[in-house]
Amino acid sequence: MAGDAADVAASVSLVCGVVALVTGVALVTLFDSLPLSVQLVPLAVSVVVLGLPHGAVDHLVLPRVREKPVSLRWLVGFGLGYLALAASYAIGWYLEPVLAFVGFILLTIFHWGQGDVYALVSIFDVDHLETRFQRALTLCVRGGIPMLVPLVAFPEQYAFVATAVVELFDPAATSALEPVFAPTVRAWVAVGFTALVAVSLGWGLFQAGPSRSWALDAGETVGLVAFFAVVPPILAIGLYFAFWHSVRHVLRTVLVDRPAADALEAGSLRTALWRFTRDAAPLTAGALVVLVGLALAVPRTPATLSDLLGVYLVCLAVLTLPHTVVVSLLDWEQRIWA
Ligand SMILES: CC1=C(/C=C/C(C)=C/C=C/C(C)=C/C=O)C(C)(C)CCC1
Ligand SMILES: [Fe+2]
Repeated sequence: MAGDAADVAASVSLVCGVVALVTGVALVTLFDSLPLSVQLVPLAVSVVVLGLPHGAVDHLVLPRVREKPVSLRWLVGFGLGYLALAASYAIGWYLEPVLAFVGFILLTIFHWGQGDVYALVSIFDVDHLETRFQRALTLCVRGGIPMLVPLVAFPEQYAFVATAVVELFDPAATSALEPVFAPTVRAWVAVGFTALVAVSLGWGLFQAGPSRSWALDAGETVGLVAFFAVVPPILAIGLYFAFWHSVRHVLRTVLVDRPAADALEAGSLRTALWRFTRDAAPLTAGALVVLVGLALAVPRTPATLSDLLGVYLVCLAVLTLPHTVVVSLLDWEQRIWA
C-alpha cells in the first residue's frame, strides 16, 4: 500500500469515524427525544453524499487495481452482471420479503465487516490480525455491531423499520419477524455477541500484546458498541453508513486510483476527492434512477417518511449485493484474506 497516502487515509478515516460517533452521542445527550425527521437526516444526506456514491465507482476499481484499461467491453459486461444480480434480488423482495430482509441484515454484516477488516489490515496496517480466522472473527464483530447491538438496545425502532420495509411488499408478512424481538432471543444475541467480541479482542491481545494496533482495534470496537447501544438506530446507522463505512471505502477507491493516491500523498485531499466525485457522479445518478424506479414499483405506494426509508433500504439492499461481490473481488486482488 502507498505508504504516505495510506497514512493520510488512516487519519481521515479515524477523524470522520470519531466525529460521527461523538455527534450521535452528543445529540442523544443534549436532547431528550429526537423526532424521526431529525433522525433520518444522515440517511437522507447519504443518498447523494458518500452513501450511494461510495459504490458508484464499482465499475472502475477492479480495472484500476489490476492496472487494466476500462474498456467498453468491460463496462458492458460488468454493467449487465451488476444489474442481473440487483434485479434478481429485487425479485426476491417481491417473492419472499421477510427472507429478503433477513438476507439483507446478513449481507450487511458481511459487507460492513469486510470493509472494516480492509481498513484495519491495509489502511491502519495492524499487526494483531495475522491469520485468516482472526480476520474472519473481526469481520463478524465489526459487521455485527451495527446490525445486532441495535436489536438488543432498541428493539422497538428495529421492529418499526423492519415492518416498514416488509410492509412495502406484503403487510401480512410482517408478523413473521416478531419472534426475533422477544426478550429471550435478544438476551441470547447479547450474550453470544459479547462472547464473540471478547474472543476476538482477547485473541489479538494474547497474540500481539497490548500493541498500538490492538489498542486501535479495541478502541474502535468498544466505541462502536457504545455508540450503537445509546444512539437510536435510524440516526446511528445513518451516521455510520456515511461517515464510517463509506468514508473508508471511498479512501480505498482513492488509493487504487494512481493520480488520486498521488494527490492524497501530496496532502491534497481536495484533488483526490474531486476525482472521486467526478468518477462517481454518473452512477450515483444511475442509483437514483433505481431508487425512483423502486419507489414507483413497490406494491404499496410510499406515502410516509417510514415508507420512504423502506424504499431507500430496499434500494441499498439490491445494490449492495453486486457491490459486495465487487468488494470481495477487490479483497481478493489486494490479498486481504491471503
Ligand atoms: C436503518 C435501520 C436498519 C437497517 C439498516 C441497514 C441494513 C442498512 C444497510 C446498508 C448498506 C448495506 C449499505 C451499503 O454499504 C435496522 C438494522 C433494520 C434497524 C433500524 C434502522
Ligand atoms: Fe460498501
